Amino acid sequence: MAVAGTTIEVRNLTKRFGGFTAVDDLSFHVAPGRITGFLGPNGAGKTTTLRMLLGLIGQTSGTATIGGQAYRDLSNPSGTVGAALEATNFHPGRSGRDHLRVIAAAAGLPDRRADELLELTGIPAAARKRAGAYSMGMRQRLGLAAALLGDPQVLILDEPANGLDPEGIRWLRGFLRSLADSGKTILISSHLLQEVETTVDDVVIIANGRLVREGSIEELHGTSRALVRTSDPESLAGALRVADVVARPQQDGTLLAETDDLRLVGDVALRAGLPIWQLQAKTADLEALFFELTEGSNRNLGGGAVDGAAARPEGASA
Ligand SMILES: Nc1ncnc2c1ncn2[C@@H]1O[C@H](COP(=O)(O)OP(=O)(O)OP(=O)(O)O)[C@@H](O)[C@H]1O
Repeated sequence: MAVAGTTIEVRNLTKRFGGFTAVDDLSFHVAPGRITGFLGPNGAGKTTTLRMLLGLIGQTSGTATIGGQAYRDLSNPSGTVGAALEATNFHPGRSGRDHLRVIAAAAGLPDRRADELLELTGIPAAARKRAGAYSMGMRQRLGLAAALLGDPQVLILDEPANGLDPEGIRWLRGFLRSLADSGKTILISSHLLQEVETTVDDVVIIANGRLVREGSIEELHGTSRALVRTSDPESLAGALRVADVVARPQQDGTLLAETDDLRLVGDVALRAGLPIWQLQAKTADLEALFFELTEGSNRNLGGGAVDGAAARPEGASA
């Protein structure tokens, strides 16, 4: 269902650092009211793309727009887009509250927004504590609080789950879901599909700076199949074939049937007089799929065609 709101559009976006192409003719879009995972192995070009989207670095060619406008042309940037690119860039001697107040003041927002956001992100007790003493999880929450100060329509988070414990990840999932439900556009990057698998609605997967897959997480899972354990897999496969279902015995003694209709499989087995010891839906192994899609493309490990580290200019940061 289409939701009224602000869309992110990336069109033929390219970024070259010298002779090295970090982002290569990349196009995708991010819909409002949904959480989109921006995924790819280390060095795939995620951060570089987000930095171009936020106007922190210029692109070599192509466009990246938020609600149809480049970041630098937004009339009310902090009310349109909030971003947390790194969880570590806080003044270590400043308290969490002061950190937020400084950002709020720069954006023309009242001081009370700082306390509201500390409350909302679950770190009110950390308000007076120096940010330098924060745990990684608290820094992530403070980064999120800073991104949300202006109540933006669009939220862009780079590896937000990094450093969070399972409870923190659970909290983040619920928090982002409630923001998406209120119509916000949410883009989160991760180098681990598993980490965001249960959080995101859509995925944009890149490798070597190029798009390899864009779609909903359901599409990525594909149609589920039926995994059956029975006394005679070959016989059941034959009986299923008569019912127009292709089924293949597996090495572990199970049978994998190309259907999501578990009831049909059970009925066919009953008619064939075969016992069902196990019957369950089996979806695609996303971890394996992600690896397949992005295989051998971790340029930071020298697996790709070009070694990114070698192409990096002196003193440049990733
Ligand atoms: N300023 C720069 N100069 C040269 N190369 C750069 C620069 N910034 C990034 N790169 C290179 O561009 C490639 C993409 O980097 P980027 O940080 O965008 O990847 P990423 O997908 O965010 O990876 P990670 O998951 O490790 O953060 C890497 O090979 C990186 O070394």
